[in-house]
Amino acid sequence: MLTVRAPATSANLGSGFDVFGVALGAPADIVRVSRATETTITVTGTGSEYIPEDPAKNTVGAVAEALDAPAHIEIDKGVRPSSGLGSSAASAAGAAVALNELYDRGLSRKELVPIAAEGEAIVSGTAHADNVAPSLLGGFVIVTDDGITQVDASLPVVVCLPETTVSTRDARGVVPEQARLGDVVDTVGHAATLTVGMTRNDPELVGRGMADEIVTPERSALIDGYDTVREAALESGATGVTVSGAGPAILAICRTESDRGAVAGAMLDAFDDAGIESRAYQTAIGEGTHVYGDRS
Ligand SMILES: Nc1ncnc2c1ncn2[C@@H]1O[C@H](COP(=O)(O)OP(=O)(O)OP(=O)(O)O)[C@@H](O)[C@H]1O
Ligand SMILES: N[C@@H](CCO)C(=O)O
Repeated sequence: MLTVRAPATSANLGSGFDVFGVALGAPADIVRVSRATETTITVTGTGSEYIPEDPAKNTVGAVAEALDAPAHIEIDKGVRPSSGLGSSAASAAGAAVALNELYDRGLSRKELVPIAAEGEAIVSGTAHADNVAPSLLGGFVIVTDDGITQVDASLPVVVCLPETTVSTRDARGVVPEQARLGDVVDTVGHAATLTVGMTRNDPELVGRGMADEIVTPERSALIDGYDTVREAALESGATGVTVSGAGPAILAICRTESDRGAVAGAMLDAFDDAGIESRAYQTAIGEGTHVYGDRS
């Protein structure tokens, strides 16, 4: 048996739709694997009742197949499905790391990215890697067709998750097919600002660089209470606020760890005022999947 902890992630960061992602310190999935002649899956934890145990329908089943590594895979979900926190990707990244170790496949974390992304294709229709890559590598990750660039960024953040769900498939349906050149120019500037901010761990640059007028306005309309929650976080000291992944989680960048309490409280209160229950994670951009159980 081998056990790993695979972190939640926040994709897009506003200006980097389908390109940027960060690993979060919390929440996380715990994935345990043991060798078997055919793959079986059990799922416990948050939202497990909505997650199929059929290997053909669970992201980890595709990973086991891609690595030719049949196993019994136990997933203890800490990342709620359809949250915008890369729930399906956390399991896929965890399974990729665990099975790579269990079967001595010898692949690097970067080489595991396309394998873990196979799992994402099962749930969202495309093998996008902007969640699996940061869950595998940690920090801030830029995913393009040409490859993956990773920076060990570390910044305090708050992620507020309402008790509502948005499926990635639905949220991809509202993304505009075309954009005005002026908006594209602004977004390139914001994405560049954010990237420099990540290399400097500068919350002002990262917060400013999350602005986006192309995808985020359409996505945020799917999240009840978004505008008031965003406003409340900014008034409480967040440097930037945007939709996390496909939503409904909302990501706020903070200047210091001690700012997180006020930002989290303001976001929770604003959701509460809108009649929506929510929970807040006071966390940070953090490390990737961690192996912490030896083979036994
Ligand atoms: N191991 C898994 N963990 C979580 N969800 C899974 C898993 N395998 C399959 N699924 C399915 O994936 C869907 C959730 O994935 P989805 O991409 O919509 O949300 P997400 O992973 O939380 O968020 P996002 O990609 O927006 O950050 C659910 O329908 C769920 O049943
Ligand atoms: N980039 C993807 C990530 C989904 O978490 C999207 O926003 O649709």
